[in-house]
Amino acid sequence: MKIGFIGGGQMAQAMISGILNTNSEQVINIHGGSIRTEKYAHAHGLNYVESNKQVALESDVVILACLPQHLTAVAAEIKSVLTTQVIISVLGGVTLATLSTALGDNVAISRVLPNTPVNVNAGTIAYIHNEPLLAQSESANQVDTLLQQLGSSYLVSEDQFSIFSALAGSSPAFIDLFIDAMAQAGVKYGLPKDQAIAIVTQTMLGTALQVQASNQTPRELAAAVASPGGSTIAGFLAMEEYGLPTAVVKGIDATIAKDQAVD
Ligand SMILES: NC(=O)C1=CN([C@@H]2O[C@H](COP(=O)(O)OP(=O)(O)OC[C@H]3O[C@@H](n4cnc5c(N)ncnc54)[C@H](O)[C@@H]3O)[C@@H](O)[C@H]2O)C=CC1
Ligand SMILES: O=C(O)[C@@H]1CCC=N1
Repeated sequence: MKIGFIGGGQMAQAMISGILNTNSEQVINIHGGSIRTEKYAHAHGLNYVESNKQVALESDVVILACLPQHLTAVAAEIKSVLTTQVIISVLGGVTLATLSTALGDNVAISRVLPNTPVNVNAGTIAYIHNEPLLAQSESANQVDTLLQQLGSSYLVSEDQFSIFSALAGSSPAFIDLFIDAMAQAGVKYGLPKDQAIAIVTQTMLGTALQVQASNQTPRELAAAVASPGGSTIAGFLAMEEYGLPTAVVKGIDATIAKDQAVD
């Protein structure tokens, strides 16, 4: 199966890393309309082709990884050569109906919302296939297998894509913000920044594994950390007082509102 990328930015590069981690021999065609993408392609042994149309012609699975505002122009370029190819769109906020209108009603399309940890095959990925793709079970299975290689994938109804996008697609940025804030506090008290980041990151990994393995809620697990009269409850209450939970929910509100305004 030949895979093609239209767009060679952050998400394309994260997916390509994950794909090559699984199979370093995978043929990947790419066009990104910029010298940066061409340089990236050459540095990673990808097949940089001259146009988006050429990506579509030479690939079995075409991953649309440009920005949502590029869809109309890209669709106009590739529509005439779409026959048996499967399209995977990672365009945030763009529905299957819009994709079908742009690319053709009979084109097999999967709407996918990955996140950047796909680069280490630890992504959290939403997907939904359109009717033409569902009618080709072998192609749908190929897409499912590709996504499973990149992380944990979830079949999500389209009306829940925005909330999924906020909690998984965007949240690596929010979690990075939290890691950085904790590490800054470590620096304030004398730790080197890289050591502080390593400590916080390992603690976050351990806590995430613990939440996954436990029957208790995160609130209950937090209560187990906070010894009566101890230091944790003092820090926990100060974080609540300064609005951490409210700030997080407000951030998710803004993320969802922006995603819903795309299409
Ligand atoms: N960055 C992320 O964590 C996530 C991004 N996405 C989606 O992935 C898509 C790409 O986002 P990023 O990689 O973050 O943006 P980016 O700005 O890093 O990449 C966009 C790419 O599109 C290319 N491009 C621009 N015009 C083009 C054209 N006419 N034909 C072909 N390529 C063209 C650019 O050269 C660039 O390589 C967006 O639709 C976004 O919603 C979805 C989930 C997560
Ligand atoms: O920021 C964005 O629009 C994309 C969608 C989810 C993550 N990145």
